[in-house]
Parts: sequence; C-alpha cells; structure tokens
Amino acid sequence: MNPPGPLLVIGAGKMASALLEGWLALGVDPSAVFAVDPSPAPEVAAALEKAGVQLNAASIPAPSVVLLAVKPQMLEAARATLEAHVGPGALLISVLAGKSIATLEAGLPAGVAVIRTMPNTPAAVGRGVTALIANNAATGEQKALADALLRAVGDVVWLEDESSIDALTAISGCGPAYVFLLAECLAKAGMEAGLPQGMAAHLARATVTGAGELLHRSDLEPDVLRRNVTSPGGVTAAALDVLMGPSGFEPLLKEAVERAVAKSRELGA
Ligand SMILES: NC(=O)C1=CN([C@@H]2O[C@H](COP(=O)(O)OP(=O)(O)OC[C@H]3O[C@@H](n4cnc5c(N)ncnc54)[C@H](O)[C@@H]3O)[C@@H](O)[C@H]2O)C=CC1
Ligand SMILES: O=C(O)[C@@H]1CCC=N1
Repeated sequence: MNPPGPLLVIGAGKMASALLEGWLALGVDPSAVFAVDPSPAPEVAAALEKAGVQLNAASIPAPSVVLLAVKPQMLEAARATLEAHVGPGALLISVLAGKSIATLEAGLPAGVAVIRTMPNTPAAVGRGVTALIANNAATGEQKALADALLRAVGDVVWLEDESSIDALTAISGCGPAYVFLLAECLAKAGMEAGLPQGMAAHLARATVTGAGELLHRSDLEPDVLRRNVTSPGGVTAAALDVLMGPSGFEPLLKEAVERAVAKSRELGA
C-alpha cells in the first residue's frame, strides 16, 4: 500500500486528516508523507507533527501521489502548488466535491494520471466508502494503488460514468453528517422528554452507533431490522407514524439530497 515515492497532501483539513489517520495507522511510512497547508487547524498540525509527517517543508521531493483535499472553492488558489508538484509521472487523487476530471487536468502536464474520488470521514476509523473514477492516462498500477489506499480505509466503488458522482456525493460523501444530525436530534428530543442532558447524549450516541453496527453486521435489510423493533400497536409504531408520515424522513431526505446534488453540480460549473 505504500506509494512507490513520496505522498504529498495539498490541503490538510478534515477529509485529508481522516484519510491520513487511516493510512498511517495501517503502516504508510510517515517520513515519506508531506503536507502543504497555509493555515492548518492547530490540532491537525499537532497530529501531523506527532505522526512524523512534514508540514510545509521547505523542500518537497517529487511525489508519486498527490492527494488534493482543499475546498472546491480553493482549487484555483491551490493551482500553483498543484502545478509545482504534479509531475508527468505522478498520480493526482482529488477528493474535491463537484470538480470534474477535465477541470482538475487543466494546467497539468498532458497525460498526467488523475483519479477523482468521493470519500467520507468514517475513513478515519477504517469504515469509509469511496467512489473513484480515473482518467484515461491512469495506468493499471496507479489505479491499483488508489484502490489499495482507499480500500485500506473502507469500502471502494469504481464508477464508469463521472456524472453519477453528484448523486453519490449527496448520499455517501455527505451522509455521515445526516447520521450525526440524527444523533444530535435524538439527544435533544430525549432532553425534551425529561432525560438529563448527559444521559440523553449518551443514549443517542450508543443507539446510533449500535444500530449502525447491527446494520453493518446483519444480513437483513434495513426495513426488516426496523420491523424487528416495531411491535404492532406499540411504542415504536407511535413514533414511526410521525417519521414515516407525509412530512417524515422520506420526503425530507429526498429534498435534502436533491439540494445536495444541485449544490455539487453548481460547485463544478
Ligand atoms: N469533510 C468531508 O466529509 C468530505 C470532504 N470532501 C472534500 O474534501 C475537501 C476538503 O474538505 P474538508 O477537509 O472538509 O475541508 P477543510 O476546510 O477541513 O480542509 C481544507 C484545508 O485546505 C487548506 N487550504 C486552503 N487553501 C489551500 C491552499 N491554497 N493550499 C493548500 N491548502 C489549502 C485549508 O487551510 C484547510 O486546512 C473538499 O473539497 C470537500 O469537497 C469529500 C468528501 C467528504
Ligand atoms: O460538504 C461538502 O461539500 C463535502 C462534500 C461531501 C462532504 N463534504
């Protein structure tokens, strides 16, 4: 899984940190990892230093892999760094929402390998899911390396058609935020139902993670697992009447996902 040469991260933020955390834990050599970030969060800078990754080194050897992880809106500002470090034999792996392979290729040497990906932050604990799509210049070895790097931090899905990445971003890229919001709302509802704050937060967290783990390990479909909780005429059914009603989860998530897809397309325009 170690790249054949140095690995450079441009933009050491939350997504890059999640990937790096997973890679370093699995044995990527930190002395071959470099990061460039003009204003890293202090906790990220401290974690990189502790791990032995060189942040903003004065001189960076030619990387074999460049992970681009700035905000999509910062792509143009990061172009100079990108162009300085992505040589003809390098592989560029981008995690930027919305930014197409053609946009990423602009300004880089002709024939540079580019792999556009959409990971998610559970990669930090080896439970991410990442979609990948490569340009024609990427070799079999480079695709295998990207596959190994992303597979090391979770599941991977290779795409045939780049246009599907906007919908995919709205589901798996953003999805962890929807689940964390569920935990937040469940805790607040618990407090409003009379539980002390700490207990409500604890119960919500344990319930969301426990249900996630059950879904992960079980062969049963989510609707079967839901029915297994729901006694006819019972307590869960009373709650599901609301959550599965006309203003419940389904129409709400449909609208949220539609907006996320539209935003992903807008970022790429
Ligand atoms: N956070 C997430 O769950 C996911 C994020 N992504 C993508 O990852 C990318 C980064 O997102 P986050 O990590 O959440 O953002 P972030 O804001 O945590 O990280 C971005 C980092 O880029 C740095 N930066 C800004 N300008 C730079 C430049 N010119 N050169 C080098 N570094 C520069 C910032 O200082 C910051 O540390 C985005 O493009 C996003 O679409 C993709 C999937 C999931
Ligand atoms: O919010 C964003 O734009 C990025 C893309 C997927 C998750 N975070």
